[in-house]
Amino acid sequence: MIFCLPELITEDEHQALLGWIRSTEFSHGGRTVGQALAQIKHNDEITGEQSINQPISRLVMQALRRNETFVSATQARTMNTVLVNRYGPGMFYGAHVDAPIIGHPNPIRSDLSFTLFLADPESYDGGELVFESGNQEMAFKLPARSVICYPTGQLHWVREVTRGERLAVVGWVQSLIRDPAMRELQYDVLRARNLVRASLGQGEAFDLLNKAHANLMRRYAET
Ligand SMILES: O=C(O)CCC(=O)C(=O)O
Ligand SMILES: [Fe+2]
Repeated sequence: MIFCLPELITEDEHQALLGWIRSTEFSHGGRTVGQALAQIKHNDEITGEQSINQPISRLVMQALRRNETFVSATQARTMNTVLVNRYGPGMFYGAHVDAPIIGHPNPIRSDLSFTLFLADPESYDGGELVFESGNQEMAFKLPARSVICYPTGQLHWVREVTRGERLAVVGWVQSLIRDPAMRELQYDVLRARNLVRASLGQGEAFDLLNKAHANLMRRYAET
């Protein structure tokens, strides 16, 4: 399941991120991946080695944690690393899947990946984040301040930027529920439970769905 979080961060938070990012040197993105991916990864990054990464990570993770859709759809257990990335004209990131284990000294299993778009989509051409879906491609270019979140095992790429500059924060989530299908099932049950509560109140139907959700979590969550 791929889902979007419109306007995840506020205007003020957006400005704070841009301020920190503008004051920081980027390095070549090929440094943070193995040799094979370095061949197809053409971007610039601010990585966890840089001290400014800490307030950036904190702001983004707090914003994700306060978003109800993110919390229920991901069942996030741990987040550890974010990267800021920048693609100018001629830059792109070819088709790949992200590493299964990410971050040190405290590695996590990457169950979900996210991109927080920071640049106005009108200000650059290209730069869509694209997914393979059956024999189709699904391309996303979200407004600034919005997030797309997707299962990390999904093949994806960033199309070449041909004008302007694409700026984003990317990161990874370890979920309490490893299996994407089970994660989606619990999210559906949780949404059904909440819809029932909104329309019928906390009666018998709510109690049953609440019990089903709790027992799905008990069965499938790994803490
Ligand atoms: O910038 C993006 O939207 C995704 C970048 C990416 O795929 C990665 O850093 O692994
Ligand atoms: Fe990626």
